[in-house]
Amino acid sequence: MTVKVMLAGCGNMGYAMLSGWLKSGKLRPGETFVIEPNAELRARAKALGSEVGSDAGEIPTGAVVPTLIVLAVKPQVIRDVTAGYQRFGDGRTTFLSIAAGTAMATFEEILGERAPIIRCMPNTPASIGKGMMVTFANERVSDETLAFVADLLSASGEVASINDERLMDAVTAVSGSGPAYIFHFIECLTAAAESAGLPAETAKLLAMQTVYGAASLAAESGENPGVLRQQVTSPNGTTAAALAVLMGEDRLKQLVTEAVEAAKLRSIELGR
Ligand SMILES: NC(=O)C1=CN([C@@H]2O[C@H](COP(=O)(O)OP(=O)(O)OC[C@H]3O[C@@H](n4cnc5c(N)ncnc54)[C@H](O)[C@@H]3O)[C@@H](O)[C@H]2O)C=CC1
Ligand SMILES: O=C(O)[C@@H]1CCC=N1
Repeated sequence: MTVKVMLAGCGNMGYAMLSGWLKSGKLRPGETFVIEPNAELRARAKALGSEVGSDAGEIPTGAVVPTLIVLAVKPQVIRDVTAGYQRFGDGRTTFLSIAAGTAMATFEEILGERAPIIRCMPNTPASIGKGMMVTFANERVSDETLAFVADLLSASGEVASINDERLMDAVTAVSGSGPAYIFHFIECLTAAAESAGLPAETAKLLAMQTVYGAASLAAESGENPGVLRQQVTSPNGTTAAALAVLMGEDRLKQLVTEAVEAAKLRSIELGR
C-alpha cells in the first residue's frame, strides 16, 4: 500500500475534503488512510474506499511514509493529536492543519524544525467542490509539495494563499465560518417569506434559489455586487423599500462587521 495522504479526523470538514479528493480521482482509494476514533465515521470513510484505523497506533508500520498528513481535529485536541505523529517530522512528510486558530509555531514546536507544515482554512462547500481553501505554508514546504497540495485542494473548490499568517484569523472569520452566515440568512429569508404569507415549502424554495441565483450571478458575471444590486432596484420600487431597512444607518453592514470581528477574536483566542 502506498499511502499518499493520511487524514486524522474524518468529521464534518475532514470527510468533506476526503470525498472531494476521492470522487475527483485526485487520489485513488488505496492512497488514503483515515484515522478516526468514531466507528460510524470510520465506516463512512471506508465506504469511499479509504483504508481506516481508529488511532495513530494503527498506522501500518514499515515503508509507509505519507506525502501528506492532514490534521482535521478540533483545536481543543490538536496539540495532543499532532504529538502522536511526531515520528513523521523528519522532513519527508508535509503536515496540513485545518484547525481554526492553532498557530504555525505550535506545530513547529511539536513536530520539530524539519517538518514542512501548511495551515489551511477550508469551508464546508468543499464537500460539493465549491469550497474556499486558503493556505499559509512555512518555509520548509517545497514548491513541488505546494503544487501537489494546491492541486489536491483544487478538487474541493477555489484555492488561495497568504504569506502573512496573522491574516488567517480574518480568513477564518470570513470564508471558514462564512457559510454559516449565509445558511442563517437563508433561514431568516425563509421565516420572513412565511411571515409574508407564503406556504413553508414555497418559502424555502424561494429563499434558497434566490441566494443560489444571486451568488451564481455575482460569481459568473464578474460584475461588481453593488452594480448588480442597483440593477434590481427600481427608483421608488419594492427593493428600495427593503434596502432602506437593511442599509439605513449601515445596519446590515454594521451587523456583519461585528459578526466577522467576533469570529476573528475567537480564532485568536483558540490559538492561545
Ligand atoms: N466545520 C467547518 O466548517 C470547518 C472546520 N474547520 C476546522 O476543522 C477541524 C475539524 O472540525 P469539524 O470537522 O467541524 O469537527 P468534527 O468534530 O466534525 O470532526 C473532528 C473529528 O476528529 C475526530 N477525532 C477526535 N480525536 C481524534 C484523534 N485522536 N485522531 C483522529 N481523529 C480524532 C472526531 O471523532 C471527529 O470526527 C477543526 O479544527 C475546525 O476548526 C475549518 C474550517 C471549516
Ligand atoms: O466554528 C469553527 O470554529 C470552525 C472554524 C471555521 C468554521 N468552523
